[in-house]
Amino acid sequence: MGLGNKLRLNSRMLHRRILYSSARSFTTTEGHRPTIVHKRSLDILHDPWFNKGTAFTMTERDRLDLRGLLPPSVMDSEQQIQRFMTDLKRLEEQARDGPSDPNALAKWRILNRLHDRNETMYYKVLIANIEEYAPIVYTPTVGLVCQNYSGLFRRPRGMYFSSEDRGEMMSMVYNWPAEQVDMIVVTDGSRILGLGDLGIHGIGISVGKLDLYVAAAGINPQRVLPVMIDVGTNNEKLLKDPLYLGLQQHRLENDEYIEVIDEFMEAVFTRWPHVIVQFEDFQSKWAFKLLQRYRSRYRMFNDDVQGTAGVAIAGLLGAVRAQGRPMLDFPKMKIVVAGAGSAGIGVLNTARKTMARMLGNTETAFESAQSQFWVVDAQGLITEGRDNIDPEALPFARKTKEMERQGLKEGASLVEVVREVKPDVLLGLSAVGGLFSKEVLEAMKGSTSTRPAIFAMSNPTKNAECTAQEAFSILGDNIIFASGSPFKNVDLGNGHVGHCNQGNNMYLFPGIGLGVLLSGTPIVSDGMLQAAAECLAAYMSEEEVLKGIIYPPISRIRDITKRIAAAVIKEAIEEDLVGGYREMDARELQKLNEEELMAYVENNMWSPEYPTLVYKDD
Ligand SMILES: NC(=O)C1=CN([C@@H]2O[C@H](COP(=O)(O)OP(=O)(O)OC[C@H]3O[C@@H](n4cnc5c(N)ncnc54)[C@H](O)[C@@H]3O)[C@@H](O)[C@H]2O)C=CC1
Ligand SMILES: CC(=O)C(=O)O
Ligand SMILES: [Mg+2]
Repeated sequence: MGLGNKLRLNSRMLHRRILYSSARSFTTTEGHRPTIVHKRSLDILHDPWFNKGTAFTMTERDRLDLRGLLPPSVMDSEQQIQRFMTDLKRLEEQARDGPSDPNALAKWRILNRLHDRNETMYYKVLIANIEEYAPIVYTPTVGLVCQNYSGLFRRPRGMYFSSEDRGEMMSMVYNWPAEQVDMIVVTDGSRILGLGDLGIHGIGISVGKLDLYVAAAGINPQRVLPVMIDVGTNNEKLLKDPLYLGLQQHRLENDEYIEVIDEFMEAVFTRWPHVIVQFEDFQSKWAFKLLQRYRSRYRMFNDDVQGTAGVAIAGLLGAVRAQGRPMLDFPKMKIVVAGAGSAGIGVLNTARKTMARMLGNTETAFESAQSQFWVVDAQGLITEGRDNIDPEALPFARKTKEMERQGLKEGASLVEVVREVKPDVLLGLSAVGGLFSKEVLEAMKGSTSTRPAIFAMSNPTKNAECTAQEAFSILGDNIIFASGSPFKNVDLGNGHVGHCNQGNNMYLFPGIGLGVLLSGTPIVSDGMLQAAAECLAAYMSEEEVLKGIIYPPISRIRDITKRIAAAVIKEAIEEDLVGGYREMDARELQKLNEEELMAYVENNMWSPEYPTLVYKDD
């Protein structure tokens, strides 16, 4: 086509567009005649001409299949602009105020915009630069994102089920455009990282975790679904904020709460019977109950309770090996745990089980294992002398008499416990930044271990029990250090470097999810979680652990995830729970040898490559 023709065509198109847009503005300013649209659901939200975002009224949301695709609160356009402007003005403050990378939030915005525009390119960038960008799309920056979510919210991602949707969930789940969903990460926003109740803003954590599912486990991004269940919030600041996007009511409690979660589970498993649901960042009081309620009925697991436990066990076994001792010496380790919530108790239960198994799995083995732990929570050392002890913590409450002999009593402080116990390991899952104070770390100098270990596992960075710099500068380089959010290695001078490990459940949950998906198991068993943890523990070479490197660098996350998935499938085969996946039926799967199994996993991992597209009329 000649240049003249092209220009004429372009000017005709422009003319048509002007006509069309003036027709639109005429109808909208008139206010009575509706604008006819030929699209619904996400298509309308992604169309800048028709999208109103949070301003869609509830009747419009129902008419246009939008229910659940937006946060439940309806805003008028004034409020929308106010929210946008507040956020825009805050950018400068955040740039000074953010986590260790002052530009973290700006980087998140740029990545998020790319995510909205072009998923293939987004995941290509993320996978190729995972070390640099995991701290942006995941902890610590995702914490900051959740804290500012109402301001950052542009385009919805995922689904919102709220207590206002009771009775509607079974139908609204069909508003999600994907025919198949493999992985859901759901939160109720009640305990986001160590940041507490963030209400609807918690959806950011579901999005961040699923980013890792795609990047690390190769789950197809068209088959993931981030979910926020909005049952209200007890965060007073959000309850008073006129720009908050969630329900402005206190959290539902008791049966009312369970009924909402039940309805959600029934709805998603009815539409996608093979989906896997990862529960994320539910406050402890619900985390355990919901896990018990659903784990034998649905393909689900709780990442904070079960994923964290596996990662901690792998790290603890690494810490034993780092002393030049065999893993079987694990039951001799004295471990002080600060924090008895969903994560702390999850770790304690699994660590006790692992020790007991190593000791022969008898009743005495269990008792002996139990005596290796001292648990300190917000009220201090937990002993049997405590009133109203949390039933989950009860098995770890120390005997009063025994503690007296050790010079400790109910409620003893962390520093007192560390001084008296002289533990091999000090592990924090307390969400209290700086809990491992100078005094506590000084007390760790008395550890009877040849190489004490400090696990400051709380997230995000500002909630870490101590920084790497603090641990190494007080205790020297002969320690093992791991933290939930990443720290840079510490230069200790004289060529000595303190190695920082990232002890985060991101090393396990993607592999667990992928293994469960590809095995077709109907449940996630303890054996599968154990197999995943053992696989992670065995991943590091002797040479690496002796250097204090107990977790792989995140650049190897796709490889470790593949191996963990294979270990989970193997365990599913052993437990006779495989159901197969797509054209691989259960019998075929059972016949695969080690190498074939690994190839099967690898071949089913999605990679970000552009497919060839062909247009076909309906
Ligand atoms: N690194 C990782 O992979 C993971 C880290 N976490 C982190 O663990 C932290 C806790 O999570 P949850 O157990 O679900 O929270 P939670 O709120 O249920 O539990 C916190 C526990 O810490 C205790 N605590 C509070 N103040 C304390 C103090 N001064 N001294 C000792 N204990 C104290 C509380 O009594 C409670 O037992 C969060 O920061 C979260 O980000 C959670 C899951 C995975
Ligand atoms: C890592 C994680 O799951 C948490 O901090 O809650
Ligand atoms: Mg979590």
